[in-house]
Amino acid sequence: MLDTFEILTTSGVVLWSRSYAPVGANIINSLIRDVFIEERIVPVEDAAQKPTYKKEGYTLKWTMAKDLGLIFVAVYQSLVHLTWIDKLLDNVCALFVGLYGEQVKSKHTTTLDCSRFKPYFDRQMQELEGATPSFGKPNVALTPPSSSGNDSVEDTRLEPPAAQNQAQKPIFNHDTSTDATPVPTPDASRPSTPAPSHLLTAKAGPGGKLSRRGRKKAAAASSPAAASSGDEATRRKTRSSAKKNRVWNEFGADEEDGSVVLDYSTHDVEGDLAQSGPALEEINPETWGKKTSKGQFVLKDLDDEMDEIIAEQNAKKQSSTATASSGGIMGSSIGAIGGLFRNVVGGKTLTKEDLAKPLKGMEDHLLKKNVAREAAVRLCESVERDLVGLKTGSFTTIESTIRTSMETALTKILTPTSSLDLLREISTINSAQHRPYVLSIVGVNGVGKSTNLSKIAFFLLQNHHRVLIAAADTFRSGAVEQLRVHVRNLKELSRREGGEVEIFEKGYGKDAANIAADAVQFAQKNGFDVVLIDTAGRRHNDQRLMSSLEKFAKLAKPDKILMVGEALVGSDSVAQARNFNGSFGPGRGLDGFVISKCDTVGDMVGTLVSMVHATGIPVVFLGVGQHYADLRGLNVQSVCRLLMS
Ligand SMILES: Nc1nc2c(ncn2[C@@H]2O[C@H](COP(=O)(O)OP(=O)(O)OP(=O)(O)O)[C@@H](O)[C@H]2O)c(=O)[nH]1
Repeated sequence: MLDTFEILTTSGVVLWSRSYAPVGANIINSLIRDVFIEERIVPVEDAAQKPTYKKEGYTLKWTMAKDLGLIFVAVYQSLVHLTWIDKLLDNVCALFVGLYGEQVKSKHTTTLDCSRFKPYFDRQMQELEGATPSFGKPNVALTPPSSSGNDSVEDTRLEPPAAQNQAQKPIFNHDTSTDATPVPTPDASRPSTPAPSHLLTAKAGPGGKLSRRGRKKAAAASSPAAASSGDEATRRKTRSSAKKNRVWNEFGADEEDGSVVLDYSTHDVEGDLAQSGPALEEINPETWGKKTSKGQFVLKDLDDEMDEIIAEQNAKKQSSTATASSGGIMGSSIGAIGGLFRNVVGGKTLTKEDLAKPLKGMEDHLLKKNVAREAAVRLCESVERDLVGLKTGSFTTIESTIRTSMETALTKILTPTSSLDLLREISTINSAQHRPYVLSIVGVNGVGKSTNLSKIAFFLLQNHHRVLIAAADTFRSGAVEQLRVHVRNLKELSRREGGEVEIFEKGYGKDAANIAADAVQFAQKNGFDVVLIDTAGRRHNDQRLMSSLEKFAKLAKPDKILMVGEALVGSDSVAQARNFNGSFGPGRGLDGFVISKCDTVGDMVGTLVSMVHATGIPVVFLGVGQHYADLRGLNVQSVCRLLMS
């Protein structure tokens, strides 16, 4: 398991970092001093291996983009043997240079904003770590095993906060001259826990004043979501600077006294919010939806916006492909299909043999778009079934015949068989059954459940609903406070809309199913229209945690259970979708998916095809960013267009 990854300049400025376990600041500082500043240690030049430096039980490997003066450093415990680190260094270097190389060249690095790099990095980690057997997880080994012996990444979350803190190490101290003051750290097993956030504060999206790109930039600057992931520019520090006693960590705490926002249940998150400066600027509803003639606010879909996203992503792909030394994730697939069919003429009856090669090409194309192999193979099989024996028109190329057939197959899979009109369902339940509509969100850890639940709440508030948000993540320290902050933001943002939002919370450690049921009762008594239930993240293959969902479904009786899945997730999406779908007991499955982080994948939107293909469950919403207004409906045609581009 990787402990830390840092990207820094040769002059010692940390441009970006990702931390999975606390590593003393002196570790990387020693590397910089010994190798780059004082040159006391001269690394062996070996083309086959990255240079290695060892310090206090850690192994540090690095690579450089010499022309840009960048150093990429990976740190892990020497006890473990990570065969993929060299590849990670190469790929991350290629990606970073591809994405930010020009800016590094032209700008002063202190103003470089690389807050969007995290998903690219995570994707590499996912692919490389996932593809390699892990020989030990040092930070996991530090935590007490669970009674069930399940994966201890989950187990740490179940420990009482005090026990967690004891098991953890001192945090970073990037002061080069003094030792770190040992203070408790965030849950090391959960690297991307977001800080309680005004994250979706739409400082960046108000009144439609800023473009999408502008909104994102502004968000990166102000969003604690970015701050939470260890990659925020505001936490850049100069390693070789003379600043004293600056303690920082992946959560962005960089106070002189080293105090860290860790357990939001004891920290005054709301106080922080109040101090965090001027409140939220309004979001222009036209940026994300429109009013119908009946006065309903309906969400936009991705149609036009997707073009913008694709153009942006493709530009990046091209630039990173140009610099990539080893085919990373960004290899462009645009135009890949076209070349496959040149030799095949129209006006003939198609045979299996004619189709074999182009369909293999189509399958590869879908895989590149992030469609899981299982789904890609099945889709190609169905196209083959449709086309064998078919006579192509004289002016119809086989390319367009296959494309049309694939588009039809994709459209068939993605088109929901029942209505997804949430607003209508709510109004039916409210008026016919005189009770609140209950919607709950489930999913693995960190996929964006709370964020997207809040976006849904914001959407409902635009429709003047009275919304109760139930904090049923009773595991993760900070989860309740995070929702509280969302509710506060939502109140602020929607105060003119006429809706109402409140939180129902009962703290930590209690049974989530009971809390959810109590929330529904409370909502009924108090005239709320909708209850949105946030649940704890759980690994889909953790039997123990998954089994509690059955009780949850029984007690809370949600009208709709939506699973949030990340667009980034790749082949694991199928297992996630199947396992969640099968965990609510007999006769009860998922009702839909929210595919989050679509903004980070460009045209590689295959995950949603994989999930729908595996389960037959429709996609209800797409998450397209970290703002409350970054929620969209699915447009099947535009998704097909993206997949076939
Ligand atoms: N770019 C992008 N980021 C998103 C999106 N949705 C959520 N996020 C980010 O993903 C991170 C995790 O979001 P959360 O909502 O806290 O995830 P969660 O699933 O509730 O996390 P747990 O409760 O720990 O399981 C945060 O940094 C969010 O800002 C999205 O659509 N696009």
